[in-house]
Amino acid sequence: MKVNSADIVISAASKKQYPKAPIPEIALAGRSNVGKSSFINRMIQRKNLARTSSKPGKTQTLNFYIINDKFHFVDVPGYGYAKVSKKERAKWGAMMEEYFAEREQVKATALIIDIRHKPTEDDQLMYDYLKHFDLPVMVIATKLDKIKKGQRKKQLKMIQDVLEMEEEDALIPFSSETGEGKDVAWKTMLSHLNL
Ligand SMILES: Nc1nc2c(ncn2[C@@H]2O[C@H](COP(=O)(O)OP(=O)(O)OP(=O)(O)O)[C@@H](O)[C@H]2O)c(=O)[nH]1
Ligand SMILES: [Mg+2]
Repeated sequence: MKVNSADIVISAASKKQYPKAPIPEIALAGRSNVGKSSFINRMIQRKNLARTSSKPGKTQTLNFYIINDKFHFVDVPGYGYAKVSKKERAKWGAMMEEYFAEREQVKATALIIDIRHKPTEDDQLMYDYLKHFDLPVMVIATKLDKIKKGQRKKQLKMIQDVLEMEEEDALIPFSSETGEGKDVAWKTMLSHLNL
């Protein structure tokens, strides 16, 4: 996929602000600081369009990006960061619910997890939550550059088992650092987007 244009449309705090263009969307999900924004940047080959940080909790709103005037990427705030108040957590939950329950044009989600670790309880809940909305979930096992080649197969099998992934969902090893997995991720995304 050749990316000719990529721009932020809006950082939306609520539904009223979502873009009106009736184009298909891929939403991201994943633990705070796992590499969601880095995934977007690597896919579109832009160093810092989606803002990244070594500190968790950088993304706090739903950030809509438009790619080639054809589809949106939606970067969402991460979960599982311990230093979050109960009130903030409730706000996060309401934001997710408002988006996933009502947004018609979301075609699939990319659940970003860390290939080095067993998916957390939150990751497992998120996978089930997304399946509850009948969404295809591409599981992106990122930070592939951080493990040895010989560990890959075992880690992928473990992730698939722990999440109890459905047959139709793709599990894609990926690195935002090296770009490995990018072509497979694009192929899978484009098929969900019908592009
Ligand atoms: N080595 C390596 N580091 C990565 C990779 N992906 C992300 N990182 C690093 O992980 C940190 C967090 O990345 P972000 O993309 O900001 O994570 P996020 O999930 O958007 O974080 P929040 O917006 O806070 O939820 C940054 O320091 C990135 O450079 C990867 O594939 N390999
Ligand atoms: Mg982010």
